[in-house]
Amino acid sequence: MTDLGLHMGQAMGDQDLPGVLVSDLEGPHGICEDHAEDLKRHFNLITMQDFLENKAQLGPQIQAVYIWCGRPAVSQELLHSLPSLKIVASAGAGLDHLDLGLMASFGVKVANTPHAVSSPTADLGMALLLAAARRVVEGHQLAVSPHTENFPTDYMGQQVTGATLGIIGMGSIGYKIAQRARAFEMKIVYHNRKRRKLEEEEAVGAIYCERLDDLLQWSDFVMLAVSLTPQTQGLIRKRELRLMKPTAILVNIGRGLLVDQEALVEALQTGLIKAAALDVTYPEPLPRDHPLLELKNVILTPHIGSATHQARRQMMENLVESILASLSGLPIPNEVLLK
Ligand SMILES: O=CC(=O)O
Repeated sequence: MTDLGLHMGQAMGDQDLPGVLVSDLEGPHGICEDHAEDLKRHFNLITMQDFLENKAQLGPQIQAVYIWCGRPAVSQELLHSLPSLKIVASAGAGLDHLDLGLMASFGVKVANTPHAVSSPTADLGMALLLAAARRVVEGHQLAVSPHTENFPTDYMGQQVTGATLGIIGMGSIGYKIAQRARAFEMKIVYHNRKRRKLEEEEAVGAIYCERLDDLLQWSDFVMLAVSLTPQTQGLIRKRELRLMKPTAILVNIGRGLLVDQEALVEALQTGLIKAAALDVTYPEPLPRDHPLLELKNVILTPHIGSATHQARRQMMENLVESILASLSGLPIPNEVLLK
């Protein structure tokens, strides 16, 4: 935590601390419970429920919104009730839950925590890739089942070593995936809006694919690590799935809406592609009767890319630093530049 942060938190009484709106202090939609004490050293935390019960008094006290796991939502109506708001500080890398144009129109700054999430999310991407390739979940289910025949030959998987990995989205998460994949001796191709510097490509042995179609045709594994924007929504549809190899595995650690889920279900059911491993879907969680839940060639995790104790703590600390800097008129770490 910054010196600035410690100074402000220690020097003021609770009631004088800047008001920060959070969704809740506990429960599934709250902030991490063990972060509340740290946050309270710096801020007067106001929950959404308290705010809604007493908007007139609490609204003007709120100088920052602290978004954790996408909550609270920041609507135009909310912005109108927060006349002193300076910053919306959002945990995570993705910004698809925020209307950045709206924030800009209210003169509100935005910050996120891209650095804290990149390594754990890349780790999870590799975990999903390996698990799907080697059918780890099916293997676990077999190993704990009542069957005594434990070494069936029909649990063969895809070899990772030497296979071609296509990374879509070569930001900090995509690049960290490439670094990890290199240790598995994978051939790496990538597609990105902007080509990376030559030395960065060489450091991980990645080859730039200007055409997404080429990447899809060449890859044994396709990893989606791209942000969700109007341009990337539905990036993988029936046509793109058709271009993939029948042995290919799709891993999505970006956002569910990058993929046309109906087309994916059909591709998995008909053997157009081999398997999928998804940390993200739409909606989240999926309805309990969703066909993705029935398929053996699918591994699902509940959007846990950044869910390590270390990353979550770093995210919280980064948000505190950004909020304190904005309230002091200092340059804001991890500020998202609004157009
Ligand atoms: O989903 C997680 C993130 O946006 O970092």
